Amino acid sequence: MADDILDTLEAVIRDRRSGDPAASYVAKLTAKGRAKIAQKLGEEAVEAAIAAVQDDRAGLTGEAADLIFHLLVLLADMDLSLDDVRAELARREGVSGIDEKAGRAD
Ligand SMILES: N=c1c2ncn([C@@H]3O[C@H](COP(=O)(O)OP(=O)(O)OP(=O)(O)O)[C@@H](O)[C@H]3O)c2ncn1[C@@H]1O[C@H](COP(=O)(O)O)[C@@H](O)[C@H]1O
Repeated sequence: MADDILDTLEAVIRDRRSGDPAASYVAKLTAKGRAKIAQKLGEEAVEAAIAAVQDDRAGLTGEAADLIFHLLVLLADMDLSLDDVRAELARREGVSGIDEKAGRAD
């Protein structure tokens, strides 16, 4: 879906990974290595959690954007995509549906 912002951002991130670190944050972060990308993801997750606990809706919106952005950078570094995540979520939905039909609670 070309007009989905997440798909657009994912494509831009993949394009920038091998770019000039002086001109691109994605290229700069990627050059620092996977551990640094993962560290940034963890930091953004903590900041999002803090915003939520503080009932800061605007803050959480911004931190959620940072979190999703850094998750996309990490997924790209692992050669994974949003479609891989979508497939996993769809698989779980299917599994959940089977459980519901069997009368089991999640
Ligand atoms: N969506 C984002 C985005 N969200 C957050 N960030 C950056 O993430 C960083 C997080 O802030 P921090 O203060 O925690 O980190 P920092 O101090 O800059 O970096 P460190 O020294 O801590 O590693 C900031 O530099 C933000 O600019 C983003 N940087 C880029 N994008 C998009 O990614 C695409 C490619 O960007 P470039 O790679 O810069 O061309 C473009 O579409 C951009 O809009």
